[in-house]
Order: sequence, then structure tokens, then C-alpha cells
Amino acid sequence: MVPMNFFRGFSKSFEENKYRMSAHPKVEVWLNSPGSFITGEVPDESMDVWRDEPEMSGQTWLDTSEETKKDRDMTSTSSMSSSGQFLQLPSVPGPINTPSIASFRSHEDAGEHSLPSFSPPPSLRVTSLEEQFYNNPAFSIQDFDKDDDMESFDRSSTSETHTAANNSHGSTTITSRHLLNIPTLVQSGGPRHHGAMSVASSCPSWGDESCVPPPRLDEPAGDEPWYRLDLPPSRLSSISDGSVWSVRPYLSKDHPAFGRLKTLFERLTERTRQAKDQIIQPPTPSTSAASLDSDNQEDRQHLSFSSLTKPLPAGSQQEEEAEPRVISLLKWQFRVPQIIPTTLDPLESRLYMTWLVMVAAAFTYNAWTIFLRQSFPFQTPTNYPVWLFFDYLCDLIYILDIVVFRHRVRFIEKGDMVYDGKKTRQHYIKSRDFKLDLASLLPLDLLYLQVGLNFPILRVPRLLKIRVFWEFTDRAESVLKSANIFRIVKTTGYMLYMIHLDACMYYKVSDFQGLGSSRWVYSGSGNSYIRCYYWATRTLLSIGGIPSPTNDFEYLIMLCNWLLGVFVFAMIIAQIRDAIGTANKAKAEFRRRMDSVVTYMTRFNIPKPVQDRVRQWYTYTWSKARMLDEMELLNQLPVKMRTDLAIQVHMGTLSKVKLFQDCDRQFLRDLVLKLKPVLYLPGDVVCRKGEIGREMYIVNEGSVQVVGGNSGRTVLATLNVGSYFGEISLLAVGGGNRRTADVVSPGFTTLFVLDKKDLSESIKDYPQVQEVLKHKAKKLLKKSAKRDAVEDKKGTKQMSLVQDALVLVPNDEPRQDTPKLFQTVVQVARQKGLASKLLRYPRKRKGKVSPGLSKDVWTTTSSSTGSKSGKPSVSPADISDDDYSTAQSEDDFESGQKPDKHKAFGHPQGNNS
Ligand SMILES: Nc1ncnc2c1ncn2[C@@H]1O[C@@H]2COP(=O)(O)O[C@H]2[C@H]1O
Repeated sequence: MVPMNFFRGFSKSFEENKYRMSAHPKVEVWLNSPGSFITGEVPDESMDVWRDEPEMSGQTWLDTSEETKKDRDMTSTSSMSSSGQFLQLPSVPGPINTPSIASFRSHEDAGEHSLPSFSPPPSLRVTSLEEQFYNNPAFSIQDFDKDDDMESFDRSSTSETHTAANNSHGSTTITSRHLLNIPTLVQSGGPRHHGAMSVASSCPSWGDESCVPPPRLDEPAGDEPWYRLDLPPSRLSSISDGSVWSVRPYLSKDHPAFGRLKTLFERLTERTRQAKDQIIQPPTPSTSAASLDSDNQEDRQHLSFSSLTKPLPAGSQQEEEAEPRVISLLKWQFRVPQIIPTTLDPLESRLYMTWLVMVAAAFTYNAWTIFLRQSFPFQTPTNYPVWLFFDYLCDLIYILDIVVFRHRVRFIEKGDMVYDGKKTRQHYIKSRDFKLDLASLLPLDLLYLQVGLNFPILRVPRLLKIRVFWEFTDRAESVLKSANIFRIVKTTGYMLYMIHLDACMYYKVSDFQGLGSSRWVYSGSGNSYIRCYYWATRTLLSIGGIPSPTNDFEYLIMLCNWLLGVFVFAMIIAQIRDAIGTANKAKAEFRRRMDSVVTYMTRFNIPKPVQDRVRQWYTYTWSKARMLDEMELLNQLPVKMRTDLAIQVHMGTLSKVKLFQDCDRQFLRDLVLKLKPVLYLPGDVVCRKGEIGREMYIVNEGSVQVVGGNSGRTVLATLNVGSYFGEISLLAVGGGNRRTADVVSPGFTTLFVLDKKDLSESIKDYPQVQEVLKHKAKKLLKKSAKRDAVEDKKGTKQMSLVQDALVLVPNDEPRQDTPKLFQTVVQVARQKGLASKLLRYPRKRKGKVSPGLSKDVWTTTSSSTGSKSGKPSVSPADISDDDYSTAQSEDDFESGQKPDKHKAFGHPQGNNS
């Protein structure tokens, strides 16, 4: 018998124009995850109800009204406990988008139907809904007819045999054929005319994953107590066939498990995303360290599978984070607020770096004041408290360094960074650093009680912390932008400190001998520190002009001073020179290269315009990047690092390339190292119509113009950053591999050049990129064919004289003798005199003919040789790939040099101009 509340729920839905149920025994599908699917069958009578429904759309509305829900919950629980008839099916390992979990209820109207709607194998029964819900994320099947519990039980136990014996008569089978490992419930009832049908047979695309969209459970809007379930169309077909007659979520939004499920779902999604990212891009030590910098162990736990599966009491996450963590060190227990992560990355953590600054400051204070106060009479009873305050403040920093920070520093063990707080603690305690740190805190100053406060030298063990000071300077050098300046400051600091020590020593010796007792010692006049510092500077820097020693002791002191000065200061000054030299190294290198190119051009009489352009290239490249050869720099790094750097630098452009927008990161990583940045100067021709296409280009900076039309000078398109071109000939879309248009750079433009081999390597695994490329290429081709047709029709297509004059083709024909008249003219021109001047004048003025042009190799296509269409008279097919080239501008024409294709950064082999 079907519980009353069950009917109430559905009759309400009927009133609200939702799908309603008839009260027949049938299977009700309960969803226990977003997007479960539905199978089942109904007898004929209930089918009528479905058939009467005008719209059987792909969206099935689920009744979750409060009333119904309450009723259902009550019913569920009571029926569970009383009947205990559940079929628990195997757990579904959960791919996130897997339509996974469903709970089936079968109802039976004893009056009208006595067919056993479902017979669960006894082995799969569990005792309560709660149990099945918490124990098994899969789905369960429940006989809901509690009045017939025993009967159903009996039926179900016998139905297995029945199934085997006569499958066509109301038996239930469970198949596990589905691609998603979800056992499919197929309940075959009576003959088809009784309304029974198999879902598997009614769903043509069953098992076809590609046609199964990820299901989704939308939250109800406003007060609407319904959930919308988007079902895969393949499954919906089964609904429209009437094989399933009821769908309702097994969790309402108020159910505590709903929130939990949602959280679990979100975490799984996030975890999968992160796992995918990691697979695609294994973290470099630096990046992983960076990402984990602020993380602690708890953060990582969030990603662990166990944390995803264990139940989460409300607000537990916040509690975990806010909870103070107890650490123990040397049997002391400290409750440190969670602001300090369990472990710190020595290379990346800002907190650690800040702390290093503090420890370095404490060390510097000790290093300067201990000897100062011990030598000079600067510590007096009136300022004792001040000195002692700073002393113990520094001691406190030292203590905190040991107790809070040092033992958290991550270290590398067998190549892996250790993140485990316990391990880092053990590692620190066993290390020499720990012993030195303890020694630096040796409380010798307790002896003050015995000897008085005038012995700050008792604090000398504090200088054992120098190791941390050095760590600070190293880190600062690698982190700071102006590392050179820091290096110079550091070296100067060392020098000043040496002089400081010498000054302290000089005052002490003078005091020991008696101030002003000889010419050599400090006289006692003026500021003692300044006077002594002055003396120490002159001595150590070997400036001289200091009074001669008067006794052996003073001679000994002077000897040591000079030796110290020679060695130590020689080293320090060398360091300063290096630091300053390094700061200028790049600039010096730029000058050296530019000078050598200029020397080369002068030696080979390169025309001035070409020289100017080369200079322009050097200057512009240097001013842009402060380097000439980006590739040279990157090539020093391992591939992984190189890729990371290149991605950082070029990702901005690549992300603008629509072509690559749907591609995954790995594709871009593969691609980025293959892109060669090439600078084009104003007026440079990137590619010329008719050339063989060997590269494709992406505009990285600036813009290019696609030029064509009647005159060959009409700007057909301007391509800006992120645009690409040159794909038509590269992919041979039109059947040929020749450029279809001229592309020129109107200003300074940086293009990424991708050569044919690299492009095909990159896109071979990305059919969508190939498709887009081909599609766009075809579109452009069509456009240009249309344009050509219009122009041909008008008969206006004429070859541009300018273009004609510029296009050069190799002259394979046997060389003809120079005409005699021309030879005579040339001879006259070579001679000095008025005639030669007159002959030279126009040429010089126009600067059109280069004396270096070898007419053996190049010849221009005259207007008479040009075709009507404006193409070179020699068809592209006639021109072999290797010997064909074009002079890209008048300058090339003048220079007569075969222009190089590209002028990459650092490889200014040639210029398209
Ligand atoms: N009308 C146009 N608009 C934009 N780009 C074009 C147009 N015509 C040609 N191109 C591009 O210019 C390139 C010239 O070389 P390709 O023929 O290899 O490929 C061509 C296209 O990528």
C-alpha cells in the first residue's frame, strides 16, 4: 500500500500544473546526487496519466515542498525501519560529473497490480535509510509498500528465480552495463501492452558518453519549493516513453546533508582542477613553493581525499582555521596563533624575509655596539638602562628566532622540499645552526652581576648569529631589483665596519698607553670616536700622513693595520669595482656590439640608409628590453624554466590570440618556446604576395597592414596585437603555398614568427586549432577571390610601377654583354671632370642605384615584363624556393644584398628593408 503522504505530494504537484503521479505501484527514483538519472517502469494505467500530460519536456519538476518533504521524510523513515527492504547497490566511484546516485522506491497498488515491481537480492539489503545513505553513496532501491513488507520480501526473494525463469513477467533485473559504472536498473514488467518497458532498450544513446551532458541540480529560485533537474536527453526519452513516472530529489535544500553534498561537490571540482593543473604543469620548486607559501598543513589536508569524504559539521572549517596550533620545542609548549604557518619557505616566504631583516638588525646592533662600548667610554651609569633595553630587545629577537622561526624553515631532503613541521623541527634541532644559535644566546652577561656593567664584551657570543646575517644579505641580493646597489652598499658597510673595529682598537690601545702619552696615541682632544675613526681610515686605506709609532708595541699595531689594509681592503675595493662594473656590463656589451656592426658596415661600404636602419634596430631593441638577444638569455636556462619565463613574458599576447583561446595550457606551453620574436622597422615588408610561405606570424606589439588592391597599396586590413596572419600559404589552404597578399609594418612592430614545422608540430594534436586556422584561411581566400574577380571584371587591374620596379627575380638566363654605349658612359662617369659630375648628379641626388648592385645575380622586372595582374612576370611556380627573393624596399635594391628574412632580437642578420 502506498503511504498517504506520498499521494499528497503528487496531488499537490498536479494542482500546480506539474507532473502528477497516479497511485500505482511503480518505481520512484530518488536522487541522492545532482543529476542522477531515472529508470523504471510503469504499468499501463499510470502510463495513461503521462500520456494525458500535454508537455513532456526535458525538464522534470520535482516536488520538494515542505509538506511533501516532511511527509516523505516521515514515511521514509518509518517505512525503512518497519520494512527494512532496501536494496543497496554497489558504491559508485565518483567522477564529478557522473550521474551517480539514485535511490529507487517501488510502490505497489495491491488493488490493481499485483506484479512484483522490484525484488532486491537479499544480500544487498540494509536495515535503514540512514545507514544506506551514510554508508553508500551509490543508490538504493526500496520497496515503499510497507503494508506488504513481508509480502514484498517474499516476492523479492523469489523474484530472482523468477527473473531467471521468466524475465518477461514482472521480474526485476539489475544490470551494470553503463559506461559510468552505475548499475542500471531495468525493471521489465509484463508485456508491453501493460506499460512495461526496459529503459535500456528505450534509450538509443544509452552508454554513449558523448551524448550525455553533465546533469545539474539547480537550486530553487525564491520560495519555489521545486528543484529543476536537467536530464540528459537520452534519459529523457525514457521518461517521455512513460517508463519513469516520478522523480524527486532525495535531499531537500534544508536537509543538512544537502549542504554537505554541495561542499563535497565543490571540493571535488576544485581538487580535480588542481590535480589537472599539476599534471599539465608540474610545479617548479619556486612555483610550488610560492603556491604553498601561505599554505600550511591544514590547507593541504583540504585537498586530501579523506577530508573530502569525511562528514563536515557546520562551521568546522572556520573552527579549524581559527584554532591555535600547539607546537613543542625543547619540551616547552607554546601556543602560537595560526598567523605563522607550520613551515616557512626560506626562498619565498615574505614573513620569513621580514623576520630575517629583524634578526640582521639585531645582529648589526650587537656587532657595532659591543666593541664600541667596550673601547670608548660611551656607556655611563646614566645611559645604562637604554643600552640594556636595546641589548635585551635584541636577545628577545634571538630567542624568538629559535623558538618561532628557525625550526619552521623548510629544507630539501632527497630533492624534495619538506613541508612537515615535525620534520623541519627535528632537522633544525639536529643541525649545527641550532647549536650556534644556542651558543649565540649564551648568557655570559649574567656575569655583570659579578664584574659590573662595564663589560659589554661579555655579549660577544651574540656575534655567532652572523650566519643569519649572511643569509639575509644573500636573500636580499637575489630578491632586490637593484641588487648591484645593494652589493655596493653591503661591501661599503663591511669596509666601514673594519674601520670601526680598527678605531675601537686604536682608542683602546691609546687608553691602555695613556691618552696623549705619545705622538702616536690618541691625544684625547675632540670627539674620540671621530678622531679614532679618522686615524683608522688613513691607516687601513694606506693614505699615510699619520704620526710614526714610538715604541715596539705601536710598531706592531701599525704592521697589523697595514697588512689588514692591504689584504682586506684590496678585496673590498675589488668587490666594489666588480659591482659597479656589473651594473654597466649590459650597456657596455650593447656598445661593443653596435661598434663592431658599425665597423663592419663601414668596411664593406654599406649604404648610409641601410647603416641607419641597422643602428635604428640596435637602439630600438636596446631601449625596449635593455638587451639585444632575448633568446641568448633564455637559452642559458633549463627548458622548464625557459618555458615558465617565456610564458610569463608572452602570455599577455597569446591570451589575446582568439585562435588559442580554447586551447589548454599545455598547448600554449608547447607553443611559446617555438615563437621567435622579431622586430620590424617602419616600412619593413613582412611578407610579399607570391612568396612561398614558410612562417606564420602573430602580432606581439604594434600592428601590420595587409596591402593589396588595384594599386597594390590599398590597405585591406590592419592587424593589431593578438592577430595572426600568414596561415593561408602555410597551410596551403588554397592549394598553393604562395602568399596571397603583402603585409607591411607601418611602425615598430614585434611579431612572433612560427615556422611551418613548429606550427604543424604544435597543432597536430589540436584539431580545433587546425579547423579554426583553415576556416579563417578559407574565408580570406574567398574574399580575395571575390575581390580579384571584381577587379578583373572592371579591367582595372594593372601592375603598379612602383611594385614592378621593386620586385626582383633571379636571372637564370645567360648573362648578356653590357651595351657598348652604357660602358662608355660608365667610363666617363668614373673619370674626374665636369662630364662625370653631370652624369653622376641625378643618380646621387635620387640615390636610386647602388654601386654595389650585382646585376649578375639580380635583375628587376620591368613594367614590360610584368603581367597585367601586377604579379611578377615570372610565375611563382617558375621560381625555385631557394633562389627566389624579393627586395623589400628601395634600400635593398640599393644595397644589392639579398635581404635576410628576419631580424630577430640578438640576431640582426638582416633586415627586410
Ligand atoms: N583581406 C585580408 N584580411 C586580413 N588578412 C589577410 C587578408 N588577406 C590576406 N590576409 C593575411 O595576409 C597573409 C599573407 O600571407 P598568406 O597568404 O600566407 O596569409 C595571408 C592572410 O593571413
